[in-house]
Amino acid sequence: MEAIRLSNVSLWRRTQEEFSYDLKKTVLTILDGRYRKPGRKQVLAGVDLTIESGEKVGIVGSNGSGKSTLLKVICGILKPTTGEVHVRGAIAPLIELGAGFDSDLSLVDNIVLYGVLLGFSRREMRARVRPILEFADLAAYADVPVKTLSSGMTARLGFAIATDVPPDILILDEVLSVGDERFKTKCRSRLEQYWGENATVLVVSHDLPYIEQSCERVVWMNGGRVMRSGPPAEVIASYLHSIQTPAGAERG
Ligand SMILES: Nc1ncnc2c1ncn2[C@@H]1O[C@H](COP(=O)(O)OP(=O)(O)OP(=O)(O)O)[C@@H](O)[C@H]1O
Repeated sequence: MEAIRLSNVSLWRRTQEEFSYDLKKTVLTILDGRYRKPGRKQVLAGVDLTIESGEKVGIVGSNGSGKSTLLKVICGILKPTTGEVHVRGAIAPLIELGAGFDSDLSLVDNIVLYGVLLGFSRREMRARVRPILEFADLAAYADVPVKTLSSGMTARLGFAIATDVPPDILILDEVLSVGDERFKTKCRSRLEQYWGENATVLVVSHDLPYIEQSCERVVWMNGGRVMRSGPPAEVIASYLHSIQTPAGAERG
C-alpha cells in the first residue's frame, strides 16, 4: 500500500533579497529606475516519488539540493506550485524541532497544547507529560517558560513530544544532530524502536554510512530533482562519484 505519492511536483520560491524588503529602499530604487522584480528560484523540479507503507527511505544530496524542501512539501508545510502530493496516515514531522512552541508558556503547558492540537484530550496529555519530560531529561524545568531553555534543550523537548506516540509516517530532517551525545544515543534507540515497527520513515542526513546501514532505499536529490532512487549502496556510490567528478551531475 502506498503511504506517500508525489506526482510531477515543482516548487518555485522567492529568493532571499525579498526578505530584506524595505519600503523606503524599494520606492527609492523605483524612482532611480533601478527596480528589479524579486527573483524566483525553482527549488523542486518535476519530482515523481512513491513510498510504500513501512518503507525506510533515506534522502541524500548536497547543500541546497532540495531535501528539506521535499520533506516540507510532504508534511504540507509548503504547497507545491504545480503537481500533486498524496499522503496516507498520520505524519510526525521532526523538522525545525520546537518551532511551534509558545515561548512564554511553561514546558507542561506546551506539551498539553501540542497534544490537544493533535487531537488528544487534555486528560490524556496530562498523563503523557511526565514520560515526555523524563525522556527529554527536562523534568526539573517542568514549570519554567520555554524561552528559558537553550536551543538544544528546546529541540530535545520537540523530539520527545513528536516521538511520544508512534506515528504512521516519521519524517526526520537531520534530527540526529540534535542535542548532546547522551541525548543523540537516546534518540537513536527510540528511532530504532520505530524502525522495527510498521512506520514509514523518511530521513534526510549527510551521515551516509548511517543512511546506508539503516535505510532500505535511498533517494539522491540534486538541483531540486530526483537523480536516482534505489538500493542504498548503489545510489550513495553514484552520489559520491558525482561529487568526485567536477564535470558530473552534481552542479547544485
Ligand atoms: N525560506 C526560503 N525561502 C526561499 N528559498 C529557500 C528557503 N529555504 C530554502 N530555500 C532554497 O531552496 C533550495 C533548497 O533548499 P533545501 O533547504 O531544501 O536544501 P537541502 O538539500 O535540505 O540543503 P541542506 O543539506 O543544506 O540542508 C536552496 O536553493 C535554498 O536556497
